[in-house]
Amino acid sequence: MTAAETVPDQQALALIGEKVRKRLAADPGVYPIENSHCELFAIGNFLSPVECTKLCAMIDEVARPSSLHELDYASGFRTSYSGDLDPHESFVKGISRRIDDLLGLDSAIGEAVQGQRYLPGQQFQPHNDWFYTSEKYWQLEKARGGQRSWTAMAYLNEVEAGGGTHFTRIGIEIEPKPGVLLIWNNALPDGRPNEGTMHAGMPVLKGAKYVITKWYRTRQWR
Ligand SMILES: O=C(O)CCC(=O)C(=O)O
Ligand SMILES: [Fe+2]
Repeated sequence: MTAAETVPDQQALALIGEKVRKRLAADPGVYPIENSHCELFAIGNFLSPVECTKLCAMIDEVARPSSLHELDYASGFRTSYSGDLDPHESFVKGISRRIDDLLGLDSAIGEAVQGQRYLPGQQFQPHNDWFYTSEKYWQLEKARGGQRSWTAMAYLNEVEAGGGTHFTRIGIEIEPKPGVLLIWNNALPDGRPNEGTMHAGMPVLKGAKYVITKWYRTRQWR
């Protein structure tokens, strides 16, 4: 942290925010979801139906109970099953690179693409994707690439009922549509963490819900 920074990685978050903002503004395929809380965008048909089906099958292979730093599966906070997709597998690598390219970010700051599956009753309660820098786990994450900047999340299947992504501060719920990629900046333009990004994976009521998520840091992720 430099003297000018009030929060860890603030300057880096502001720079990454600006870089991605410019890139997205120049891309006619990117649809801004207008709101007064955070930078949120959607891209339709980012993944083809064949790609979605293949990713769902891969998730079934790696999915195990999701864990979080402070609140684990047993607490009911994040009851979905999740797992990292093999970053060395060529198909996964291709999807991952397409997300990097869309955002214009260096693949080195991106985490491994994570797959997630929710069955009826499973959910991810309201949370922010950024790390709480006052928590003990931050010391580890700080050395592993620092604060999270942007999130990219794609829906992979049609959910029979439930499973929307609810941005609780904005007051909108995005309905899962296969192939749609959502992206948002977890920071404010000045680089402070944005509370307005609070979101939840609503309980699936019927069927299953599959998503992939890629989080970007501020420095090389390891
Ligand atoms: O499943 C969703 O709609 C949200 C997932 C999410 O918030 C996350 O993976 O960080
Ligand atoms: Fe999230």
